[in-house]
Amino acid sequence: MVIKISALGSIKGETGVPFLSAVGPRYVGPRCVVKQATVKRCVAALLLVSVASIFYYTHYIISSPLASLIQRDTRPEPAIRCSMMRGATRLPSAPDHRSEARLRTDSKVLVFVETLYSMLGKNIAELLVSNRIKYKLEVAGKSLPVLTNLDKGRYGVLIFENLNKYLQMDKWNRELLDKYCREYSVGIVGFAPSGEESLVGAQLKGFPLFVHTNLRLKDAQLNAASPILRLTRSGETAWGPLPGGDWTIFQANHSTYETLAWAYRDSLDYPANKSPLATVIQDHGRYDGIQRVFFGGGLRFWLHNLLLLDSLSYLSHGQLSLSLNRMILVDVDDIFVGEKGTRLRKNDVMALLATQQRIQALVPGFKFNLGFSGKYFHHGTTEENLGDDMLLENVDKFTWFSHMWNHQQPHLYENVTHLQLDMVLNKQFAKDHGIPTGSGYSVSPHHSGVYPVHEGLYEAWKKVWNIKVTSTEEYPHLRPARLRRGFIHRNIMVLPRQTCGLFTHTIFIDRYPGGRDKLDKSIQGGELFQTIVHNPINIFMTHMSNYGNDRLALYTFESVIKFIQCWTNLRLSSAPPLQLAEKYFQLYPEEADPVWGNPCDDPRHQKIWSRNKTCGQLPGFLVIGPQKTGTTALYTFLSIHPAISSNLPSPDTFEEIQFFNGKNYYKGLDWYMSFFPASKNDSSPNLFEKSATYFDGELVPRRAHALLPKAKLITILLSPARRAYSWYQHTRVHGDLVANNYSFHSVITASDTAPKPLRDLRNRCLNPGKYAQHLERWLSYYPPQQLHIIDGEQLRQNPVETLHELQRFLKITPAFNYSSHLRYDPKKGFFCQVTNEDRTKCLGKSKGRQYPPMEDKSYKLLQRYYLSHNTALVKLLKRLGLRTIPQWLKEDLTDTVMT
Ligand SMILES: Nc1ncnc2c1ncn2[C@@H]1O[C@H](COP(=O)(O)OS(=O)(=O)O)[C@@H](OP(=O)(O)O)[C@H]1O
Repeated sequence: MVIKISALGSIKGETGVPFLSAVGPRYVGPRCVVKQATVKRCVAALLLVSVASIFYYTHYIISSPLASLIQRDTRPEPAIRCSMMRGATRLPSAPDHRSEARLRTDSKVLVFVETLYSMLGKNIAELLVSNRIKYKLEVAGKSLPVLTNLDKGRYGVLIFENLNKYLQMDKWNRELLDKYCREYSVGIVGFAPSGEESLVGAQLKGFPLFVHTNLRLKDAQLNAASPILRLTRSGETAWGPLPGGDWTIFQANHSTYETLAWAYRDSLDYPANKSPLATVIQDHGRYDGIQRVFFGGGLRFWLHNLLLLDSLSYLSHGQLSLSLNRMILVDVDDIFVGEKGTRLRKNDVMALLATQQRIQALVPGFKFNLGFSGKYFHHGTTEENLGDDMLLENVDKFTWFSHMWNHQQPHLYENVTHLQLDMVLNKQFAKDHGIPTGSGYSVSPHHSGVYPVHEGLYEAWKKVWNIKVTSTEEYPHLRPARLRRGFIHRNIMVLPRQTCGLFTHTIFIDRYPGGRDKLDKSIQGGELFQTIVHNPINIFMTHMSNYGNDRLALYTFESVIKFIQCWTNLRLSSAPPLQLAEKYFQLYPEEADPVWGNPCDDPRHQKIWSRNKTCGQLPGFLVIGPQKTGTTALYTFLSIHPAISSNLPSPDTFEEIQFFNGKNYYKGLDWYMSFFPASKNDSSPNLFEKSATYFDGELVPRRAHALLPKAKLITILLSPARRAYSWYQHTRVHGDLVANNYSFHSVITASDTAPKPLRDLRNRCLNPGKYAQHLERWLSYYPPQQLHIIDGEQLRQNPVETLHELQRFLKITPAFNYSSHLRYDPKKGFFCQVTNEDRTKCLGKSKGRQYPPMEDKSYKLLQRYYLSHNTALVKLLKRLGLRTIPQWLKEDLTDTVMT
């Protein structure tokens, strides 16, 4: 039965019988006629019915199952204004910008900005980040940064946010910069700022080039002959006004210039002015030996983003050329989950198949990837259930992935067996309905359990589904989208998902947030289009509801793919998730290693984190070492404190967890937190852990900061020479064969041609003592106020004072009086803990060992070895405001000077 909406807003079937009467407000019209009431009363009653019907329609019908029965004529059709779609051909391949010159510079861009906060500078930086192009920001007008490194240029292209800053540079710097550009064949990009309107062209200082500013323009086009165009495809017109009324155009008076893009005057005053005006112009370098590209507008115009990427590629001689391959996967999540009225009917499934076929012609290998929660199969209206059936009839036309059986969030399962049982139900559903189960891909409802990691999910996925790939928008955070990254955990590859602007509730085009214009802008050069331009691998998440009703997802993806084809030379393709993941980590191998952030720093993450976990289970301060400086004594003395608690011991490494360095990091956050007693509070400033190997671990400061940015850090320093000797003795006692075969002196003097095990031992022995170098690394992540340095000699000789100072740094009140809890034990030769029975309880025999003193020649040699490091340490300590330089440091340095 076709349902029509009557002029008054009530709904009638084909028979003309009011459809609403059974369920809507009482229909009183006919009674009015029967009773022969006055015309006035009749009109009033009819009016009332009409109003009630309109109200009912707008408030109930649209969101009811009936909505799906109503023919909507608002459904958008993909229509891109593109000559190529009308038969114009695509160039077979884009030019290769690579030349030998690219080898003379690093693949990095130097961006001169007006200020660190200026808008265009920010846009440029964002574009570079989105494309993972390395860059350095420099405020123009200050002295130039170092441009070369040995015989290589540090930057492949220079960008001036404001061209005038380049033109008005002081003579000395300008000459230096131009010389660098000529010597290393480095090109310059400059953005002309908007200024006063100048109808008579103003000459660009020093160049045979003139500008007009503050113009309104329309209908942009590209020069098909330009050698710069690589990513960008020419031959089309971006119809309509260009954004902003402050465009600059260029007029050249020399053969060195070639127009890259032009547009037309958009002004009622100039109706007949049809001459193209150059908006982006290339300087081939025939005038002064430097290649440049000048932009007459900022990055507000979408096409300029592409032209800037192409300019970087061209001017860097291919060093900054991006791959032209783009892979696209569209996940259709919850294919059987949805309210009645939002689900797919047969027609929708047919449209899905038809669109898929059309997209396949443009994107080889493309198949919609359907995610299912079996429990909700056949939960729609009769027509929608037929839609479900039709999906299954075409099961092999799509790829499939498993969701949770009941769409439950995995982080809510504390018991992994229950989680597995739910997954088994979904798997059984798949088998019963002929849905393939071997894709190795799954997506978790609301990203739950993927990141922040819920170990149970990874375990259950592996066991039940043999999952190898998943995707999320949450790592490291939802926003900004350009910073989303991938990682690998427990051999499951987690890919970043991209944003497409469609959500579960975007069902009708007229209700699209911001209106249809906004969606079309996103498709036609805006966010969605740029996302595909910037990301070699795109996984978009959509929902079943986006494919019913107005079928917005079909419209969106077909349109954006056509727009990409129209305006770029990108080669689109698709592949199953496992292949995408392998490709992703081939492209970005450095991302494989995760960096665990703190779920409490992000309210979204907290929402999808198990309620059994709290940030109170993370330490407030870390004792970071280095080894053999007295860290165990400090750990033990801190543990006496009634207000301070440490981690639980590890079965392998005793009091140390050693999480941030080495393999334990890959065990994940749940593993780390299992060492800390659960606390109801959200922060435990007096909870700590000490792992002496943290100090010199290359990756440790970055990892520690990502998880514990507010943590305080405590380090103990003593003579690096004596520390190295203590470490050597410790290693011998632990049965290290090399240490037992070689004397200390042989170890520290081992040359680079010595056997590898000996070299390794030498490095492990000596490297931690390069204190300044390691501390600088920590300080590149943590502010100095969070770092407390303990003099190891003071800890040994006067631990009471050391601990009182430490309590002040940690702001622990009331302070605990250590003087009655620590006492010097002459037999041990160290301070020890005082027991309740007034005896001393000292550290075990492995701390404060007896061994012969270090040979003088070794000490002298180490003093020389550490001279530069110790000198740097003095400087660093002074910079940090330390009033007294430790005695051992003075001695290490003085003795060296005397020898
Ligand atoms: N109170 C007290 N008791 C015992 N030992 C003390 C104490 N204070 C400092 N020290 C010094 O600590 C050195 C061991 O350092 P660590 O605990 O950091 O070693 S480890 O890295 O954890 O193995 C240890 O080194 P060795 O003397 O070489 O054994 C001691 O010199």
